[in-house]
Amino acid sequence: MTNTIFKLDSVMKEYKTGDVSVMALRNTTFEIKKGDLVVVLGPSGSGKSTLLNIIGGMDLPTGGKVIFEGENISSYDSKKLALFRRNKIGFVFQFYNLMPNLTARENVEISTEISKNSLNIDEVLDKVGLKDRASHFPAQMSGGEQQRVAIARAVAKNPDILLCDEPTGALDYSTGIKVLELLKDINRTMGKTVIIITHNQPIAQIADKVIKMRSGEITSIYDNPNPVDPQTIEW
Ligand SMILES: Nc1ncnc2c1ncn2[C@@H]1O[C@H](COP(=O)(O)OP(=O)(O)OP(=O)(O)O)[C@@H](O)[C@H]1O
Repeated sequence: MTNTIFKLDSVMKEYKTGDVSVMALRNTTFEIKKGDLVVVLGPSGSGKSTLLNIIGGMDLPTGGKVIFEGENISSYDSKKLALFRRNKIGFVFQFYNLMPNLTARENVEISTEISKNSLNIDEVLDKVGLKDRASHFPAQMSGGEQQRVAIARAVAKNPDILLCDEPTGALDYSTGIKVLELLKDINRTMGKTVIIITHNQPIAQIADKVIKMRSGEITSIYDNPNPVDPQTIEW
């Protein structure tokens, strides 16, 4: 019995546009343990979004294997990949990507409707501290509140993994810290595996595992024996 949730084995991604080829990921190999909070750290252009798209089942690698709970998702057809995205992954994006014409509650509700194992919407809104804002539209909320709605939307469908792309990138420092605290709380209390992709180095201090990337390659992977409370980090 293994507690590995993701295993990437020599994953490659080559983009070809006409005669031009870009190797966005080379020989990417690592494992992620169930329940870990992982930070993938790298500068712009290092391949973070490419990696996120591949882990999240939005794109396929051009080489290597992506094993999720023992199954090679890189051999899935588009229908199986869609089910994988729906049921296994909750996405959190830098700019929230909420539906502007839906309230906070409705934004969460639509994600629960497409998954088979969803949680109670009001309990999740309560968990992210937005019980009183359920009937507000995105334009009536601050950036931090909108990101909480986005996190609630990702959590409510009860995925195994929360995949977060620069979740604090559009927020001021103290709001960003609060969002990290919420992600850490969801990781610790709900047992969700959380993967945060960022260029913001201090965020690595909150992780159980850090994966550093540069120019499409992993430059280091290490376990952090003493992950800190987001309150204590500064940038
Ligand atoms: N669809 C695509 N077609 C061609 N090249 C691409 C494509 N997507 C990404 N690339 C290239 O692959 C490399 C890695 O890009 P990627 O977006 O994964 O990096 P990143 O670390 O997420 O950067 P950023 O933080 O700026 O978003 C870059 O050189 C980029 O130009």
